[in-house]
Amino acid sequence: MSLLTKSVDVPAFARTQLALLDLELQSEIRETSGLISGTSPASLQRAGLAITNLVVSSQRTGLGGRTVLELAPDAATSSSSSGGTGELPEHGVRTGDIVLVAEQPAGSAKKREVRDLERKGARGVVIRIKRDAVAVAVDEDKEDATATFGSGGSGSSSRVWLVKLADDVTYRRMKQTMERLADMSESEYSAFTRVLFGLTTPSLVPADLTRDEEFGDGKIEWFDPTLNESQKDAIRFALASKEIALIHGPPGTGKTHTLIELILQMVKRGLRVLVCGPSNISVDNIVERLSPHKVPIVRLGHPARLLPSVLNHSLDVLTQTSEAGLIVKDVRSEMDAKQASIKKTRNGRERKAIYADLKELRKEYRERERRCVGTLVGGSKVVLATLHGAGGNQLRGEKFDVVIIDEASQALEAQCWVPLLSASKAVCAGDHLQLPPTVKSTNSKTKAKVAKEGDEKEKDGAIIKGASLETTLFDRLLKLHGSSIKRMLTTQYRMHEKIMRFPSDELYESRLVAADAVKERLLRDLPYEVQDTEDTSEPVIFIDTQGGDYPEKNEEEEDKEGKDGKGGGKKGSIRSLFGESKSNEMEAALVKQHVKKLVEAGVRPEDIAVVTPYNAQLGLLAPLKETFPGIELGSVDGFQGREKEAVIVSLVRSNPEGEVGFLSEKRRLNVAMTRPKRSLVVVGDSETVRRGSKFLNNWMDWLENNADLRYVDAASIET
Ligand SMILES: Nc1ncnc2c1ncn2[C@@H]1O[C@H](COP(=O)(O)OP(=O)(O)OP(=O)(O)O)[C@@H](O)[C@H]1O
Repeated sequence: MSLLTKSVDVPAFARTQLALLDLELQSEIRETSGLISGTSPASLQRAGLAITNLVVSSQRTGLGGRTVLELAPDAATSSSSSGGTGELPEHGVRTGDIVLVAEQPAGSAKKREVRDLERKGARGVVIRIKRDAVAVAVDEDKEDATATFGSGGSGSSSRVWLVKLADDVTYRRMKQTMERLADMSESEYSAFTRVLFGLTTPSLVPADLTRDEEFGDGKIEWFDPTLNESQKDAIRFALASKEIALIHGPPGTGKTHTLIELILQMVKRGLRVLVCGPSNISVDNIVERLSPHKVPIVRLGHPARLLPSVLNHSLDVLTQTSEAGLIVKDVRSEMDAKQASIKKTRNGRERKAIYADLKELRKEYRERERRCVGTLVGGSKVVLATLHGAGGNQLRGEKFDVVIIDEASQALEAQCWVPLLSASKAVCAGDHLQLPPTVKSTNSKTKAKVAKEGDEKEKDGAIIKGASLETTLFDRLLKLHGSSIKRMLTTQYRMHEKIMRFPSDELYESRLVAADAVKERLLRDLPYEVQDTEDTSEPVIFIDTQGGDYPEKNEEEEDKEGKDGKGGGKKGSIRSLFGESKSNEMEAALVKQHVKKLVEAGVRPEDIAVVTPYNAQLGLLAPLKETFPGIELGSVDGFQGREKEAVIVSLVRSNPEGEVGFLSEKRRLNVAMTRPKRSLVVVGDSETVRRGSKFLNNWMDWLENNADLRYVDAASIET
């Protein structure tokens, strides 16, 4: 086989990834520790990042033998913080968050070092939130720290607080993986690895795979015969490819639908499959859709982070309920009894002895659990985990025939290598024309640092200059091997034909086709009573604010002007932690007016979303939630993967310089304009926006020629 000219120097690749990951982790830690050490617990609580004035009300053994702390408001202070109701104050802590529980520092604004806090406190995952309590499953190596908090029953409870932390598990797994890759000698590379780095070309797949009956090992019988031709073609291609297949799924084209069929076809052929995605929700989505097919599946991952509907496939739960799990259970009861006895004693020596016993029991528990896990995982044809979850102990030594990665274009490449390093074939699904994973270390300072390191190290080939974490595996493979390793899904089941037209022509080679069921759907055809108005009978509306009369505002300026009223200063300091943002009052007013008209015509608020790239604009729009409960407001980035009947996009930028910032990223615009099913409304200043890029210029031209154009009648707008 010929050696490709574009081949990648694997150790240099791995070392570059390590350097970039290091910077990324530093940025993330700087952000969190800057917040924790520089902001008072009370302000952190206001920002939704902490809950203060708690006590440990109980301690027990939860799933997986982990210690669970139940935290409740301290009765002594709850009268002031929650009106004496015993309820938790408002907070933004969610189930699945990684948090630190630590003794609350005396004094409100004392300087705290995160490392200090971590040493004294206990890290864990939030597993349940109620109005009056929050439960945290403590990390295994931190269980001893919980002894210092005391417990409600002993009368010696101290006041604790809980604060959100950066999630560094993902980084640790990525680093381990890249270190392994960097240290491998070329002779250790598998054929698969050689293809993925361009040292070998992928094996040829027969060009004509269109006839089911002539397919490989026999006729394909489809579990879902209603799959469209592009989906079937992608599945045949993925089954036939030897090393790598990319499934390119533009918005609404049934990517996950296709993967479900592919998994079933693989299982039918006796293959063992590991299915991964970058987020828990991406994996759970697949578990939910696979589970009616009665294939034996195991979902790895902390139960607190899984959807309730997939829990009965969770490894932790299976270890409790399956036959293999029964022998683990009695150790658990013994542990619970010990935990309970701690409350009954105040004698320090006795307590110490109980903790020592618990430690032994925990060891026993883990040993039994390990054996049980081995049996369960080993016996499963389909194992599902997040990409970094695939790097855990449970999969050590396990072999799979294929690794399938969903949303591969939203994962860091290093993250994909966690399961891939031991793979011999992979199928990656994604859309490289939507947003890549969020990377924090892309500001100019860190970029300069990487460039400098690059200068020093590139001379000896130690590092690849110009590399970026934003280049995903999906991007890189397409560039390396071209579109012969990819199949694209082309029928979309979301958007009205007109909503789809511009993104299809501009980004997807005009290949998208709207399915019959959706191509003419309008708001007025919703399955409930909606009036036929000019707003409910048009799929694409453009409200153009050109003319320069409604300029954008800078968040910082707004704060200086004291627009926030009382407490503006405090809000400003928290806001500035999230960086500079832009807003546009006139656009916000136009959005409100349009929402009002839609709701008056009968469209339900829960069928409407407003998306914008700027957080400050979301702030201006927030009152909409009170007027129209159920409406969704979101950032474009946060709305990726979602859809709504009606979507209003506020572009915000309006300035004489023609600066468009965030909007210049066409993948962001693509996400914004492909969320709606029946109605896309764009609010923006075409004069400013068209100057941002060729893509934006084309879009503005397209909207002017094809959308229902509306110009602003300033007199009719209430700002
Ligand atoms: N062959 C098909 N026939 C009819 N409907 C389909 C078909 N394939 C997919 N769909 C429908 O299209 C919608 C989108 O499918 P799915 O959730 O799999 O999309 P996705 O591509 O994973 O999502 P996204 O576009 O957000 O990435 C679903 O409602 C699904 O039922």
